[in-house]
Amino acid sequence: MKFDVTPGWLPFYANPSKPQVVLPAGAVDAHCHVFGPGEQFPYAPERKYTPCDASKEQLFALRDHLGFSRNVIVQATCHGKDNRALVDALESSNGLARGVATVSSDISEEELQAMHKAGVRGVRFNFVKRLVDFTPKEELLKVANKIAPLGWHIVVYFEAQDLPELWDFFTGLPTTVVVDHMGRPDVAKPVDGEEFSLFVKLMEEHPNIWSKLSCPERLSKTGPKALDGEQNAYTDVVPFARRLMQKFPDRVLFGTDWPHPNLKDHMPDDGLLVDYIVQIASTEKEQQQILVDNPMRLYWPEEVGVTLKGE
Ligand SMILES: O=C(O)/C=C(\CC(=O)C(=O)O)C(=O)O
Repeated sequence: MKFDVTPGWLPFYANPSKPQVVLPAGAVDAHCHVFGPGEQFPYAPERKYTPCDASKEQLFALRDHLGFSRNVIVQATCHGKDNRALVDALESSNGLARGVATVSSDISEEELQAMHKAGVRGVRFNFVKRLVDFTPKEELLKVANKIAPLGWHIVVYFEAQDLPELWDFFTGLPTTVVVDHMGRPDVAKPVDGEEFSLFVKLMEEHPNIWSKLSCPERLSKTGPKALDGEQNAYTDVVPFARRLMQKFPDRVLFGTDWPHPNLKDHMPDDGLLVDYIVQIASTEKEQQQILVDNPMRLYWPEEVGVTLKGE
């Protein structure tokens, strides 16, 4: 099927620069997507946007160019609950990609097992209203209880103003919970203010809750943008990410979010986005934790001697 991209869609950055930072051996890009190609893997009828295609080949080439070793591919809402593009990418990765799927509560044990075999290790619950229609919490809980025995975790995507309402649901989940993009704080507000303090409290009180320190390009209000060789991009986001890195060094992840769906202002140079990492993980030890040790524990536990619940 032929698809027309959403008007105004920004294509991902062509020919990104080579990062100046050399990533630690085995670094994991723990949040990225594949889109289509639509002709092979059609976008979901219920989607709220139609992206430009972003194939597994392009993702793996970017991985190598940027100096990452592995990817965690996250199901995006434009593919709905049809995980075929994701599973195809995982199966083509020679074990170097693992995935986070989106499933409905009537998924069968066989389907879950097949996804596990392909490399899926989590499901994503999306609460961002511009991206998805509402799903009742009981449905999500059913999914949570089905995937928990596999040792999978739950990735949640929401906006900071919705955390109070979602608090009880998140804290009642039976698995590790990974929050996308630091719970999308408003970075014009103070890092010690009420809004971000609530998120810090969530992680303080619940040791099963992790966070991705990703998407400065989405959260930043004042830049500077990761363009034209900028080595100190998105400085307004740094204090937020730095706070979580320092407080929870063994529960943070980072991902490029390539191909950066729905950005309206600019498309970052992914090489410079990788250079951003040293602003939030300033020591070799922190870089090792956020880029290697933490994602390996969560996504390739068998390689680092961790046993997943249920295995
Ligand atoms: O890619 C991201 O993490 C962010 C997205 C898209 C998304 O999550 C989705 O479509 O599922 C966004 O804020 O538009």
